[in-house]
Amino acid sequence: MAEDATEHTENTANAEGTENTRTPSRRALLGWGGAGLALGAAGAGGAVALTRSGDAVAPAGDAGAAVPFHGAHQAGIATAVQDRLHFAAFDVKTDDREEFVRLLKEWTKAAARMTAGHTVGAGAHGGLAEAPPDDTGEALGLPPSRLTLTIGFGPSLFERFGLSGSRPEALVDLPRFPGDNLDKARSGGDLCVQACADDPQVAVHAVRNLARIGFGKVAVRWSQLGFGKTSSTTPDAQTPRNLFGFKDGTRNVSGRDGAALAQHVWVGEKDGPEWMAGGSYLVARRIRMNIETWDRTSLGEQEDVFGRDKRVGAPVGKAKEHDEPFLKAMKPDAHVRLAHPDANGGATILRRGYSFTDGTDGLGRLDAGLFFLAYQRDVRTGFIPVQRNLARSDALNEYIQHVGSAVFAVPPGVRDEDDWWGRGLFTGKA
Ligand SMILES: C=CC1=C(C)c2cc3[nH]c(cc4nc(cc5[nH]c(cc1n2)c(C)c5CCC(=O)O)C(CCC(=O)O)=C4C)c(C)c3C=C
Ligand SMILES: [Fe+2]
Repeated sequence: MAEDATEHTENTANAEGTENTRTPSRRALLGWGGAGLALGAAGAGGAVALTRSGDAVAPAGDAGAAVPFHGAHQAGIATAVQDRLHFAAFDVKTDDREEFVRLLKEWTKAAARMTAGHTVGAGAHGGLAEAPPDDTGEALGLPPSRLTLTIGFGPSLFERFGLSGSRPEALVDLPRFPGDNLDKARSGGDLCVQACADDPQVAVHAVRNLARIGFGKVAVRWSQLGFGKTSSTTPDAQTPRNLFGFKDGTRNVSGRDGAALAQHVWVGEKDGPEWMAGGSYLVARRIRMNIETWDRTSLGEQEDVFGRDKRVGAPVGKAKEHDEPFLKAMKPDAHVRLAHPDANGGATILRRGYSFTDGTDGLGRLDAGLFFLAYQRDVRTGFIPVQRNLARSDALNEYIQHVGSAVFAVPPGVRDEDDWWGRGLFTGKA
């Protein structure tokens, strides 16, 4: 960790141009009423704010750069997929609506700061020695790393706080699909936060600090670390490979294709409910991949399973990765043939998944797979028809198993410093 280098540089001005002072935090002045108290002043650009890195934000386009937090849509959906993921689902522990709203406001401020490369609140040190610092400190010295924080609300949240009338029709509970072997401990959640960054420490720091701010009001239900993005939203960049060694994400919604995003990903103004306009719906599936079985499967069979070649990722009968697939040339149970929009009434989703390995399964095999994340305008016309088709007859099913599942309504973006995550839902004003 580069804290020393940062802390002792000559120029300790932060990105806001204020000096990197050791002023006590507002929380220190107010007493120990909770970590969130300090966020209001510092998050609003107060003079006590310290930069996380203590030096300038990396230039745009750099892997260390900052992704703007404010906008019509939340970042982390159309954003060029970062290298690493820390995804966390939370259970709400409070029945007090006002307390929960305060938390959402505190989270928003902390998220805006962390994505800009700053510490939470008044920072990781410099406050009163008798109190825990506002920020946990492990990201000191690290650049913003294109961190994005994306919040989602699960179906069970709408059973609380008198919100049942605000639940979007498109936020359906997922049906049980053939072959599902879902672990309740890795499924569901009232809330989720998707943290994506080019540095795993930055993503983990962000989730940890949000969980810390939420202590007593929310609790982590399950979480998933991911590496090696398995889809990209930048079709002109090199397509990443999944743990089966195949290029994954060749045909995906491009984050720069405004028309496709409007058609398939963003909730439209007329879709309803009003508070979701500009938002999206997220399906998360933890998919175990039996890599040991796969590794003993012939190359020909592997290529038949996907309907694409392993070397360049070209569809059957074609030479180049981005050649238009001719579905009838593929085996009837080929994954690509069954997942393609033409086989599913046009259903199109934006995939944003990551590979994972989480130790062993206790039977001498790696607990490895794909943490599948898909964004869409409506779950009923997005993930569900595609997964129904795949669950029925995909050749890939011999090698994978869905072991975790969750669905979330992802509200629109936070417009400016006065706005906050979920404002439309909780105030009834778009
Ligand atoms: C319900 C949706 C999907 C699940 C679940 C899913 C799991 C899954 N996929 C791969 C590997 C590949 N998928 C590819 C293409 C592809 N997959 C889906 C949907 C789901 N995949 C779609 C919509 C598509 C695109 C179809 C098209 O339009 O042609 C590919 C090929 C390359 C690509 O286009 O991305 C691979 C490889 C795995 C390993 C997996 C579960 C572990
Ligand atoms: Fe797929």
